[in-house]
This record gives sequence, structure tokens and C-alpha cells, in this order.
Amino acid sequence: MTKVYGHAEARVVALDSVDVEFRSEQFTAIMGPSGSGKSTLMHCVAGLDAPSDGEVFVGGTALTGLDDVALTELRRDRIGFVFQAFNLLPTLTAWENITLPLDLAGRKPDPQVAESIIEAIGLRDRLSHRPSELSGGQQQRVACARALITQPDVVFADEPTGALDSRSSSDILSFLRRSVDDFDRTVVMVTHEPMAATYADRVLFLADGRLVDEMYAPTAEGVLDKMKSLEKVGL
Ligand SMILES: Nc1ncnc2c1ncn2[C@@H]1O[C@H](COP(=O)(O)OP(=O)(O)OP(=O)(O)O)[C@@H](O)[C@H]1O
Repeated sequence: MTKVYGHAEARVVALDSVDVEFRSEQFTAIMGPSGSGKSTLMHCVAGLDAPSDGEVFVGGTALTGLDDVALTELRRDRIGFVFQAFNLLPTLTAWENITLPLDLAGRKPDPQVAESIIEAIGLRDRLSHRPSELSGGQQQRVACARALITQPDVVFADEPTGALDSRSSSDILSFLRRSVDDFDRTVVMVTHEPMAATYADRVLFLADGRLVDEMYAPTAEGVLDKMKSLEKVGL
């Protein structure tokens, strides 16, 4: 797929013929220098933005061609999102935030799914607290639970540990890892941090809007070396 922003002198090719597949029950990290197209790729594959050219499929469903209502429903029912800034609703409790996507769809939480997610995030005694009464790491765990509660086909996490200290970061990354290993979900995460990428099965490297490399079973040194070489090329 290709994504072009702007016209004439302001024209930017943010994604240049990127062809990528995210396999189910796999944890993929997307890395690359600043401005390489990571967020654009994630927004296009998550149906938050449309490519200028090319197609996106979630499961067997083509996103191109869906009207706004169908796209909103698909995002709500089949995709989970985790953002850097948590994006919880401040007036709702942790539990109400977690179940919000189901409420919006008029569905009730599956008790077994809810129980296993609550156990995995380890916040049973905080469920009636509001976000302002929780630490950043705890808020992000609530956001992860909210992303998982609908049992989505894929969870997209955009710099999920960008605002967290290293202890909270490892809690979140372990939870995302567990989402794949124990809950059979598919996770796609944009990150700047080589350590975060080591939790993934596969790392994709973008540079200048192109997919330039990928790495399986990544190590922190391997990822760091690759990032250094990409950043040098960009200078
Ligand atoms: N809405 C927009 N309008 C015009 N140009 C944009 C827009 N969004 C992104 N771009 C440009 O597209 C390119 C890719 O941006 P993108 O945000 O996808 O990169 P990124 O790899 O996520 O960067 P970062 O790591 O800094 O968040 C950049 O050159 C950026 O300036």
C-alpha cells in the first residue's frame, strides 16, 4: 500500500509500496527512525486512516470499500487499541473503562474472558477506582484489558510504553506477550525501544516509508544495531 499526504511541494510519501502481512497469534513490533512511516502504517492497517493506493484486509474483510458505519463497527468489534497516552475516560471506573467497548456494542462481558483478563492485569482490587486514582502503569494495564475484552482479531499498540518507567513497561510488555501466548491474540506494536521490541516474535523495520528489513526472535543488540544503521543512512 502507498500513503501520500499533501500536494505539490507539500507532497510527502509516508508509505511507499509497503506490502505486509501480520500473522495471527503472532506479536509483531514496528520500528524505524522518526518520520519513517510507523504511525501511518499502523493507522492504515487499523482502519483509522485510508491508504492512497492499495488494500487492507482484516481477516477476510477488505477495509477499502467499507462505509464509515461498517468501518466503525469493524474497529469496535475486531480491533483493540492501546495508545501511549492511555486514553481512558476519567469519569468512569477502571471496570467501566474495560467494558466500555462491549457497552457500546450492547454486549455483556463473557465472564470467563473477563476473569482471565482481570487475573492477567492483576488489578482486581482497583476495579472501582477512577483513572486519576491509578498510576500510569496501572492505567495502561486497564487500557490493555479494554483492548482485549472484545476478543479482537488484532490489538494495535502505538508506543504503549512511551510514557512509562521501566518496571511498568515490562508489566505491559509481558501482558501483551501473554495476550498472544495465553489468549491467542495477534498484537502489532509501534515502538522506539529496542528492549520493548525483544518481546515480539518479529520486528519490521521501516525507513523512508519503505519496509527495509525484518528480524525474527529479536535481541536488544540486534535491534539496536539495525536502528543505528538505519538512522545513519537517514542523516
Ligand atoms: N497528516 C499528515 N500530513 C502530512 N504529512 C504527514 C501527516 N502525518 C504524517 N506525515 C508525514 O509522513 C511521514 C511519516 O510520518 P509518521 O508519523 O508515520 O512517522 P513515524 O515513523 O510514526 O514517526 P515518529 O517516530 O516520529 O512518530 C513523515 O514525513 C510525516 O511528516
